[in-house]
Amino acid sequence: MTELYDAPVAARDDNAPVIDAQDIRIWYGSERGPVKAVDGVSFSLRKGEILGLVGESGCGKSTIGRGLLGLLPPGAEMDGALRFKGEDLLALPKKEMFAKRGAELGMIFQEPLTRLNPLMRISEHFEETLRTHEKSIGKEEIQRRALEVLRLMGIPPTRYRSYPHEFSGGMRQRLMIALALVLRPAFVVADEPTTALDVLVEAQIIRILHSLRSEFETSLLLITHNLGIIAEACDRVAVMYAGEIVEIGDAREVFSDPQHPYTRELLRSTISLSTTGLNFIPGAPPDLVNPPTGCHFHPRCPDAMNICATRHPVQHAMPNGTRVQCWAADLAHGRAPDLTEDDTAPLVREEISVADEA
Ligand SMILES: Nc1ncnc2c1ncn2[C@@H]1O[C@H](COP(=O)(O)OP(=O)(O)OP(=O)(O)O)[C@@H](O)[C@H]1O
Ligand code: NI
Repeated sequence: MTELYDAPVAARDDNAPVIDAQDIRIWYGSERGPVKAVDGVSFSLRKGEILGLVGESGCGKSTIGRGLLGLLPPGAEMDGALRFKGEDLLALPKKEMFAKRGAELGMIFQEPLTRLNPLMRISEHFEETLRTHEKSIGKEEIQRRALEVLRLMGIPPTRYRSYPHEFSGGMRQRLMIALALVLRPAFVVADEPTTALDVLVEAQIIRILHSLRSEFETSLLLITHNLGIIAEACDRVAVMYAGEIVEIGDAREVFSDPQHPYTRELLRSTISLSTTGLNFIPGAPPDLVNPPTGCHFHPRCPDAMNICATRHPVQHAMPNGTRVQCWAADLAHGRAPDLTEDDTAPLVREEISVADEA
């Protein structure tokens, strides 16, 4: 019975996923031992699909985004299975991964890594970018494609022959995005585009994301703290906590009927704080060198049971189609038939709360 619910989404789908990540683990070396920044994450993305990735600071969002594109810093290690259009990216030699990254895999960074050359006109930047990957492309075609992405980013065509210094900071950032998109990558990771694009209003970003999908059929992993943008722009959403995806599914379902207590806390904290951040859930995320036993969230969870402190929950499909890694959700939906009465008794915590001490 469980097999039916747990069949991977891709297996039920006619069109194969563009990106298929299975059991991805990424860790950084540190003096205290490996920092398990991503600990067994799986998801897939179909053509034109937008998956939002949310979670508190330090939960591993940027690490997964960089890992998918082969852009981890030295000292980071990664394993698992990562397929791009069916091809195993982790098995590719570094050089081929690099070529693929430029043409088919794109990243929109918090801080752009590439710099604009002050001596080159905008038009020349587009020529250089396009010719690196499409050697025989003509000047007219370059201009046509450049103007198309410039329009998408709200930059007037009259600026095509300008120099970078003639642009404002915000415009330069949009230009960087236009340069990334002109190659029409099949898969793009956008890491906090809102902070980089603070000059753009939310509605404008959402419009850009939608045209990305409709004009280029780009699949997008969108990392942001802004749940408003996720709700407006994403098909699906994945909620990350301490290196794991604790809930993933249709964005409307996750927002209207969250199953994981962490998702509920996240939504609640965001509603009360609006746009100022997500760090107001009581307690702090765990140390990723020594994460808590059982469920990583149990020390902060309002619904924690005894089992949560000892046994790690497994991701299960819920009746609304979302996938959730939580004993309480399992119990509520008959996904954990073998739990005893002691397992499901509310967890008695040892810590004394601040209020008690005072
Ligand atoms: N180069 C590195 N070396 C060692 N540890 C790192 C490195 N980069 C990130 N980490 C650690 O890995 C964990 C995940 O970091 P990551 O940047 O992926 O989180 P994030 O969810 O993107 O956070 P934010 O929302 O603040 O951007 C954190 O504990 C962080 O301290
Ligand atoms: Ni990040």
